[in-house]
Amino acid sequence: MTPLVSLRGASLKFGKRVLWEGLDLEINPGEFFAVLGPNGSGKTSFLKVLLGLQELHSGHVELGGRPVERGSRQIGYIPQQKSFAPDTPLRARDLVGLGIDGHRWGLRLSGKSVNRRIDELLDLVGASDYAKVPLGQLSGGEQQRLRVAQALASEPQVLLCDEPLLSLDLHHQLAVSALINQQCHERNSAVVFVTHEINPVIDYVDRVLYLAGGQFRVGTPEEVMTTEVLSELYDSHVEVIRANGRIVVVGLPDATTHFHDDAHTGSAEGH
Ligand SMILES: Nc1ncnc2c1ncn2[C@@H]1O[C@H](COP(=O)(O)OP(=O)(O)OP(=O)(O)O)[C@@H](O)[C@H]1O
Repeated sequence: MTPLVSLRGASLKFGKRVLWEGLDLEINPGEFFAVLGPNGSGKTSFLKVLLGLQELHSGHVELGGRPVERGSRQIGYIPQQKSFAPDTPLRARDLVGLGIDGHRWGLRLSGKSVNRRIDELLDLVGASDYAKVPLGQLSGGEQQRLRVAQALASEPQVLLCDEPLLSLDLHHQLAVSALINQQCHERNSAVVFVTHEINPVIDYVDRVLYLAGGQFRVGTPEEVMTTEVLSELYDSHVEVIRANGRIVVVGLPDATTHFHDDAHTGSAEGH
């Protein structure tokens, strides 16, 4: 199987600050890949590398067997939530429509098929009721559901999601995670899902990249989300408890980001 995402010997540093070093990783079609870690550990930076917006300090990154490039049509992207300005006049359905034909230099594809697809996507994220409302008048969660619909519109081969469940209520968290999982397993996309909280997607996740303190671990949730592995990553005793199919991490250090001046390279497991 040709991987959709491939990193070899990848490192990212800002000045003396090491986010990760020596990362070798392949993400395959149909894989739901979660990126976890505390604030400032480099989760968003990891997505930026895949989007071609952040150069690696060293190593190589490829998407679909080719060097990454900005604006790739292979990629769907749900950015970390920022609200639209209150006076944004674009309507909900226009935003979703941009995901379908927005790449055609402003020439909208007319026709029933586009409208049908927009209606279908709005329905999938439960946004049909506010299809014609200007974006600026919608709540944070309502706007977020539209970003999900927009990113899914082009049925991307690689779907990059930066905390897509933030500000969604439980019902919509479940609906949106199921939708992203559908894109992954039914359409065979690779999903890279950045999150602070693995539980809402625990049933879907195939593998995890856990970033902390300039180190990382890669593997299945069973391999990575353990007392031993997380205690080592945080350089402090952390207890991982499993109950009713959920994972609870107890005793995370107060300072969410640790600096390891002598940062060791994390070992890649689970390949
Ligand atoms: N262009 C840049 N120049 C210098 N430092 C940067 C740059 N981009 C990111 N950083 C730093 O790298 C670290 C990782 O940032 P990033 O946004 O990737 O973290 P994150 O894991 O997504 O955090 P959060 O959970 O808070 O969203 C941060 O400390 C950030 O300040």
